[in-house]
Amino acid sequence: MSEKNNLFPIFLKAEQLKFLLVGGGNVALEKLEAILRNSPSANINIIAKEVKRKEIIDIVNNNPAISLKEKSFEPDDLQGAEIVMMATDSRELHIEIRNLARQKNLLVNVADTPDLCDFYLGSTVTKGSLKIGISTNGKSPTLSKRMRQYLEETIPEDIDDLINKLVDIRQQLKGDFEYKVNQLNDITASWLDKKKDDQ
Ligand SMILES: C[C@@]1(CC(=O)O)c2cc3[nH]c(cc4nc(cc5[nH]c(cc(n2)[C@H]1CCC(=O)O)[C@@](C)(CC(=O)O)[C@@H]5CCC(=O)O)C(CC(=O)O)=C4CCC(=O)O)c(CCC(=O)O)c3CC(=O)O
Ligand SMILES: NC(=O)C1=CN([C@@H]2O[C@H](COP(=O)(O)OP(=O)(O)OC[C@H]3O[C@@H](n4cnc5c(N)ncnc54)[C@H](O)[C@@H]3O)[C@@H](O)[C@H]2O)C=CC1
Repeated sequence: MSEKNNLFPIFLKAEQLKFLLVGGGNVALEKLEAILRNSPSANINIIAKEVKRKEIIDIVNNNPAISLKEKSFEPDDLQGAEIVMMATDSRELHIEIRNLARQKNLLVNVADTPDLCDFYLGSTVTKGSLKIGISTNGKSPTLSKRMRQYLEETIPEDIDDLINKLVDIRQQLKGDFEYKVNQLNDITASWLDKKKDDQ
């Protein structure tokens, strides 16, 4: 019997939240890039005993919403944080921070340690206003990456035009909510039928 993915996906407004990222090495840089790829104005405080990747310094210098303190983690660093991501080379430190963070009801992601995570990062496909998040339940990031590449190639670049057309149509429709829902469903149902005809 195959296992079902029970993770609940949400799309965060990262510029309205305060992220704390602990660590300044390879994995911290990967996490930082993953956040910024999706949310270039994300609000992130970085705490790192020693920054080992100079790209992190460049990112901090070019992003007013990102700050860096080069020092060891202290419990006070959790002050004001809403989401905590850990990417140091110390599992003991990760467990300590996770416990402190959970006492404050903060959500945590711990690099390399799915069992300590409250949430995972996913692969994401973004085309204009459309965003698709991909998860394999933490089992195979490589499959997530390949699915992303497949969808990036398959979904048309002009999908945003389609979304904007629907926004226009929705605004022009006169009638109550139910009428609009029915009309929008009818219009878009024909797109799927057309696809079937093409095959
Ligand atoms: C659980 C999760 C937790 C989290 O990080 O949130 C996690 C955990 C781990 N990753 C590991 C390794 C790799 N991670 C990647 C890549 C990505 N990893 C991402 C997410 C996640 N990784 C979460 C689950 C996502 C899901 O459910 O599918 C992506 C999707 C998003 C992102 O991070 O941006 C991003 C693809 C971005 C893209 O390109 O689209 C590659 C592939 C590559 O780089 O080519 C490898 C090497 C191959 C391999 O080892 O599989 C290891 C083993 C470390 C070790 O043992 O050495 C663990 C720990 C473990 O599994 O125990
Ligand atoms: N490099 C990679 O792609 C992979 C790494 N890993 C594992 O992930 C972990 C992290 O890897 P890397 O980022 O490559 O390590 P790294 O050595 O490049 O970075 C670790 C960072 O944590 C910081 N740090 C350590 N103690 C700290 C403290 N008390 N307070 C604040 N910052 C502290 C260090 O100063 C450094 O910036 C390691 O356990 C590694 O084995 C696993 C798979 C792949």
